[in-house]
Amino acid sequence: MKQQVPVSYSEQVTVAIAIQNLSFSYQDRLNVLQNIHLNVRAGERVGLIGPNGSGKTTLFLLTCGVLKPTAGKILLFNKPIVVGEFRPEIGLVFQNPNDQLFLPSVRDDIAFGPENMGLSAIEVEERIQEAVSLTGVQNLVERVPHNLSGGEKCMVAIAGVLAMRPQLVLYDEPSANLDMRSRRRLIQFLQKSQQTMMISSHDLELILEVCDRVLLLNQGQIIADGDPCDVMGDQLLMEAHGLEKPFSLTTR
Ligand SMILES: Nc1ncnc2c1ncn2[C@@H]1O[C@H](COP(=O)(O)OP(=O)(O)OP(=O)(O)O)[C@@H](O)[C@H]1O
Repeated sequence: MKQQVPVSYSEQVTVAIAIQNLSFSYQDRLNVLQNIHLNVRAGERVGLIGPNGSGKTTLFLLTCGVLKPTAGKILLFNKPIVVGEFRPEIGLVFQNPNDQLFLPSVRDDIAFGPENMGLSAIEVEERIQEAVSLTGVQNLVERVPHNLSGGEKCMVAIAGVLAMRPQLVLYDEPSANLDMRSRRRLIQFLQKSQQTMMISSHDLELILEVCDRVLLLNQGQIIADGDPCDVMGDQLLMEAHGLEKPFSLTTR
């Protein structure tokens, strides 16, 4: 299993996320994350697995600057995260697309980010066209987001994030509620994506197909960090943390 190695000075430019001594408590729920150390290099595709309530979403909200760490710090492309500061280089795709889609049309929802970056109307339109083409939702642009199917909403929510041209995308449970065909489309999309990514998911087969590294989080601590086949193929480790070895690894 890979060990997390300290990042040397010469490597620092390639580090997308550097998390140091991170701890977090909610007001009424203490020690949700405890002393997390993590480096994600640019270009990595990192899966984040762990049982319900292990702290995956909380880690994403801290990484995006939505929540303030109780202790420790987070650097994004070598610059500290400041709570509430807009950082277009990072995008978060929410677990529930309904939390992200709230405007009268898909076009408006996708334009929302670029417009708030102060781009001109022409640049906003370019961003919309690019994002809908990457996600394959060209035919949905004039639709009302509220009326879309779960799979359609998922891809539109991703388009809204990509329209900001983030270098790093955090996907929180992207395959939840998708049927087989939509899930397959999502996997193919993620495999082709160019950005550095972290994907939190209970869909371990998706992680196996998309990610080159996986983190196992439990009770707010990183229990394992390594090659997805090695970590998820370890039945004892998986079962000790409330997870199952994925079916496709059962013959290993
Ligand atoms: N706003 C909040 N206030 C208080 N406690 C919270 C809040 N949000 C989450 N928690 C608690 O923090 C812990 C971690 O929650 P989190 O949503 O980060 O876990 P998760 O690993 O993403 O879970 P799941 O797999 O179920 O989505 C849980 O015990 C949860 O109840």
